[in-house]
Amino acid sequence: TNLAVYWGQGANQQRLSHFCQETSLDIINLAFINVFPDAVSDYPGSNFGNQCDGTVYPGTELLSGCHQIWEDIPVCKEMGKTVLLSIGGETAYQQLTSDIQAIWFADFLWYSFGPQNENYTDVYPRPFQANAVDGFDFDIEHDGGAGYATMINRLRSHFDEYPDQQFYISGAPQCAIPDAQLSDAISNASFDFLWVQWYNTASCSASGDGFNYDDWVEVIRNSANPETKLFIGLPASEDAAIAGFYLTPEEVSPLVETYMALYPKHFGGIMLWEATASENNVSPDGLTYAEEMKEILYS
Ligand SMILES: CNC(=O)NC(=N)Nc1ccccc1
Repeated sequence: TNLAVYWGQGANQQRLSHFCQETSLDIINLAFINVFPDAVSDYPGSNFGNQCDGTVYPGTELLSGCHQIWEDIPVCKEMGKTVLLSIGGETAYQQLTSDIQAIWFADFLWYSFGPQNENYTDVYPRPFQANAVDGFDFDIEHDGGAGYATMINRLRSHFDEYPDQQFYISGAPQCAIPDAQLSDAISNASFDFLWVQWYNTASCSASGDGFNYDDWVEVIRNSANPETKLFIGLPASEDAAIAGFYLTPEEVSPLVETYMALYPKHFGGIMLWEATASENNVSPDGLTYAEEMKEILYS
């Protein structure tokens, strides 16, 4: 089973290579492409916190100077990490208003952040230069709906052009079912991983008594991809979520053991929000929260 973390929005965060050298982490979601293209041929925008050099492609909000990221992705690949580019986030200016826009957005992401294709280098920018991400994550926190299935299916049609390479689609729905933003996409497009945000929603969070992992397994069984791996999403420290939703490693352990045993086929692992919060949350025995989670997954 795998440990996934979000990286890119942490306070005074360390560069990507620091986290890619951590053996506890398997999947790293680069957060975020937080501005959606308004129309066809428009560029999306990005934000990676304290990283990058502040320059953007002229007339856009797409960062063009993310040297730490383009320098560090090779380290992540050498260390066997899966690196996904996350779309959305809390403060995203995001809305898919039409299928044509969804298809444009998918094409833009693929040709700009996917495998470099010399036929397109003069048309699309390469914000991470020659580096290719391993797929795309959808952290859609508002204005969701039908366009996302179109966008994901378009991305998958591009994945099919590289049959000998593995690319992934993941999503971070809220725990209340049906998720307002992604339920349509989950029904009509194939996700490889769903890391449910089992925090910030009192009725179903892992810290309360409404934890609904079983119900989410049912959602997956009835979805476009019954093989989707279901991850338990958790805050990596007290202050990484709204108060009251943090679980100590001692509280996480029985939860993971129960559901890993109940649903061995579906249980994918744990997702943490987010990398820097984990780094700053060191247990009495000197382990970061991510390392504590990895121990639980392998206990
Ligand atoms: C996968 N995305 C998130 O987990 N976003 C997230 N946790 N945003 C946030 C919400 C409330 C307080 C702090 C962060």
